[in-house]
Amino acid sequence: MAVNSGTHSDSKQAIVVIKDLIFTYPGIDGHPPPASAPLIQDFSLTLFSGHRCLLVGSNGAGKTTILKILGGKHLVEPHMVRVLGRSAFHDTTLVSSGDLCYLGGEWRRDVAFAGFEVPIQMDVSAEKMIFGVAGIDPQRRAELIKVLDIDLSWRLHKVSDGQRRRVQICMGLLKPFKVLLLDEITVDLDVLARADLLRFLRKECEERGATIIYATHIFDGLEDWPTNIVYIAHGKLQLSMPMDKVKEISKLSLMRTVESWLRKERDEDRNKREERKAAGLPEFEKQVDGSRVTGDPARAAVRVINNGWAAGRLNSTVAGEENFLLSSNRVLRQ
Ligand SMILES: Nc1ncnc2c1ncn2[C@@H]1O[C@H](COP(=O)(O)OP(=O)(O)OP(=O)(O)O)[C@@H](O)[C@H]1O
Repeated sequence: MAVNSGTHSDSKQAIVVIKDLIFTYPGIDGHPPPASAPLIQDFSLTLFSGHRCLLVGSNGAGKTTILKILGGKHLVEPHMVRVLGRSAFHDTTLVSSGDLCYLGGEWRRDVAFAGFEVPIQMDVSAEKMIFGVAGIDPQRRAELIKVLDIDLSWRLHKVSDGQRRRVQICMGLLKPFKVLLLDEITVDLDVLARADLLRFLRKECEERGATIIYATHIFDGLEDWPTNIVYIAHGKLQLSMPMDKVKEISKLSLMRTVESWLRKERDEDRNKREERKAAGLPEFEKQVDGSRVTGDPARAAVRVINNGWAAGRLNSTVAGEENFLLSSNRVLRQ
């Protein structure tokens, strides 16, 4: 497939298309709570073959939610999100074929790419996990084992977090994905493993025309990695532009640039809260039942954490803090 530097023409097929996306987490009854305001709104994005898109935003901005929607884990109207021209929620072959891969921080993995998950903390060897996936190109498998520096004799219930993470990433990348959704999974990796992985992923885009969306808070070694940057705040798209353009408008490093955006956002939020307080309104926007709602938060009963429409684990709550909603990076990893 042709090399793509991040530029595109209209004649090229869009690989990821998000159009006027609206999403509200359902309550425990499976429906959006009455009077709820969408968590994600005004969000449109188009990515092409070869794009490496960095998804940035503060904690709770909606990055994981967007990635999970793209990965077919939450139901949205089929026309709002298309991956390879299909709706990931409705067309499960997108994921089962390996064309679409979501890799998140949870210690689980669709080992057989057949819609079921097994824990990656079992008493099992790395070799058994990795070689247990059928239909894999041996050359690709060997390359991944090398890139991630995996010792096949590792027993997964005994290794470190970083070593287990390497096996998980390897499993996820075994099939030559067309679209990869990475939800900050490199936090446990050492500098070398992370750098080698990023290099491998770049090659996947340049040589095979794969498309990657990577949500992260770690900007080390990313300066020249992305082709595109997308910035989300409060579930809304703030900015989407090619990396070249970002470099044109900001003379700061990538990390400092993103930091300046988040700082501005936080200052504006603080000002808004001050204004609300001065007007006698509750300082914070209210949340209940997995969604933002209009109404008095003081009246909100227990806040229910719900994992969305698709089957999946319940996000953990911190003991004694059941009344809080947590974004994924703030939830204790299981
Ligand atoms: N399962 C859920 N049910 C209800 N609301 C949720 C659920 N998961 C997340 N939320 C809400 O959605 C908001 C966005 O969460 P999300 O995990 O998408 O943010 P994020 O940008 O990935 O944050 P972080 O950088 O902390 O991982 C959260 O602040 C929370 O209020």
